[in-house]
Amino acid sequence: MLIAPLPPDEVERIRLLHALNVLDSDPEPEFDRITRLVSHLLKVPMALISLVDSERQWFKSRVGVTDSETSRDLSFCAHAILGTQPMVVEDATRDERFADHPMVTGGPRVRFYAGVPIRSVGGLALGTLCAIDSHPRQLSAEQLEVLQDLADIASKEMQLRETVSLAQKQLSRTDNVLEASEARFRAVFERAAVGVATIAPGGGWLSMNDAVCEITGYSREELQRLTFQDITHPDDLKSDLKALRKLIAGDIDRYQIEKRYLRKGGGTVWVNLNVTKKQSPGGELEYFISTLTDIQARKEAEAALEGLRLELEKRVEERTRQLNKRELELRSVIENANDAYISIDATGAVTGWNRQAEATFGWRAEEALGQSLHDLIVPPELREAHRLGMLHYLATGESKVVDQRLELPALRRDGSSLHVEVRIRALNLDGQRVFSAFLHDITDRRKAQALREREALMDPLTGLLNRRALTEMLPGAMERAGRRGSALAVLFLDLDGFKAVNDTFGHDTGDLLLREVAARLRRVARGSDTLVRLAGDEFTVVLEGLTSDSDQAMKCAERILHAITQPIHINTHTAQVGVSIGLAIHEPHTNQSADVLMKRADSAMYEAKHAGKGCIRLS
Ligand SMILES: Nc1nc2c(ncn2[C@@H]2O[C@H](COP(=O)(O)OP(=O)(O)OP(=O)(O)O)[C@@H](O)[C@H]2O)c(=O)[nH]1
Repeated sequence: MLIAPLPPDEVERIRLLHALNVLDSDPEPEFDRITRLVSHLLKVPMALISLVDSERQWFKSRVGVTDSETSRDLSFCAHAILGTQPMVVEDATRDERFADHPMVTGGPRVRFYAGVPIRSVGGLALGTLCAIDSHPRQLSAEQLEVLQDLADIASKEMQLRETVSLAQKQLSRTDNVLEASEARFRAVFERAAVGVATIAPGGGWLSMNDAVCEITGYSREELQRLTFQDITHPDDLKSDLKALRKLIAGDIDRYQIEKRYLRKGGGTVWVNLNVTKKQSPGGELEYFISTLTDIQARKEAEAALEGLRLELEKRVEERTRQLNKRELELRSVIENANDAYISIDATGAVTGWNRQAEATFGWRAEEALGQSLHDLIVPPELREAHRLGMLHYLATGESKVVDQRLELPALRRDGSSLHVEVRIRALNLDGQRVFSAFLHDITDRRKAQALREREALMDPLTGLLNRRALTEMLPGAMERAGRRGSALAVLFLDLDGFKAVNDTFGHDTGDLLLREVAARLRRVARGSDTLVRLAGDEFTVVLEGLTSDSDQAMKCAERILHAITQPIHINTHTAQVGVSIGLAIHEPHTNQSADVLMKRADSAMYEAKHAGKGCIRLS
């Protein structure tokens, strides 16, 4: 007996056969009708629809056979499914494949076999429709055709099941896909960070994810008993409903608003709401789909920011008001200041010029503003230094004048000069250097001071210099003489008999006499001589630029002696005094102090007194 080999498409064939769910199934009239027809038309006692399983052949329909299946190894059909043509065995005893087959040698003593494959849609041979006889026989062409036709019908029946099974499988696969898709959607819906909800056309909450519950504070069940109108903040409801009406009318596909929900248990929550609608295929509104995002934190931040902005604006406003007020005050202070106020920019152009500046310098503000300060008030000899000083300061930040109290000469519009006391300030305004200064006209003060200084060194009665002046000038004069290599002489004069004038004519006359003595000294003296009234009736004359010997000084002393001893007419009186003169010479390059020189002259004068007065003594 020859066991049929496996067909090349065996695996696929078996998979399909099992998938059809036809093995071990109940008898079906469609197939039974076919086997009955085979038996009847071919006049065979046995007819089968045999399905060749991996280990067996199972009979879907059978006529004249009691067993429902046999081993595949014993299967004639296992051979029949290998070919493309019907397999006809006219006498099994003469066929080497089956001659010793137990079903041939034993019951049911098979002699004749004719099998036509039953094929799937894709051409796989699932089994056969076969006719079996226990007598050898031949099939006419017509009979074979009948068998073929009936096998085709069986194939069609089987293919119908195949199609149904495939459809079912696809359907189930589609169901699976849908289920998976639904599950995915659910998961997304549930876990979405944004709230997602469906809302009935009337506003009732239909379904919603956890996020909606979290945002509103209501549970699912609670929400499902409410409408969105119930929990919308009254102030936001109108705009929401307006947009919703447009959505229903089809004017818009969706809308987005920011609104507040009333949370369960009090309080509100801001959400960003997006609403679309779901329509039936017939165009009827089924429900709305709302997505909502919690923007409470953002709104709070915005509100806080807005509050901050308003506060800031208020403060800036207040500050500006204060600054404006302050500026007005400052302007007024500057404008009405007793001192001239001038400001200039880095180019030296005038940017500020108050009323007192007008009065001090003679230029009106409108004339001065924009002009170069140099041209207006700086004396020509100082302009270059002024310009260079400013450039140096701008380049290095160093200055000898900025922030110092200075006394400077200046010019008026009419060309007259004045002295001003000034403190220059350098400011940085918006990255620009600005110099400002208050200038005080100190011309009068300086004059008064000069007068005071002069007076401090002057003898008020005679107008000659006083002792203090001599003390201050003598060391300088000696030093000068030393430098020039010339000699200097000090003449110490003390009037003789002056007391008697006082006593005789009175003190006032004595004063007048002293003034006359001074006048005579002035007449006799050269321009370079210094005339001093030391005290009472004592005078000193300092002679500079002398040659080393004492002749010149002696001659001068003699001229003085002569001049003073001339009678002096005072009012109606005539008085006469003498003078004793001590002379001391200061030689250049000698190391002698002014004090010593004075003492020498003083001593010489005393010698003259002792010698009888009215004479000159040389130290
Ligand atoms: N009128 C007047 N008299 C003065 C002034 N200062 C000093 N005397 C007087 O000058 C006199 C100076 O005195 P003496 O030097 O002794 O007078 P004298 O008569 O010149 O004496 P001998 O120097 O010794 O010749 C004193 O009587 C002082 O009162 C002054 O400013 N005006």
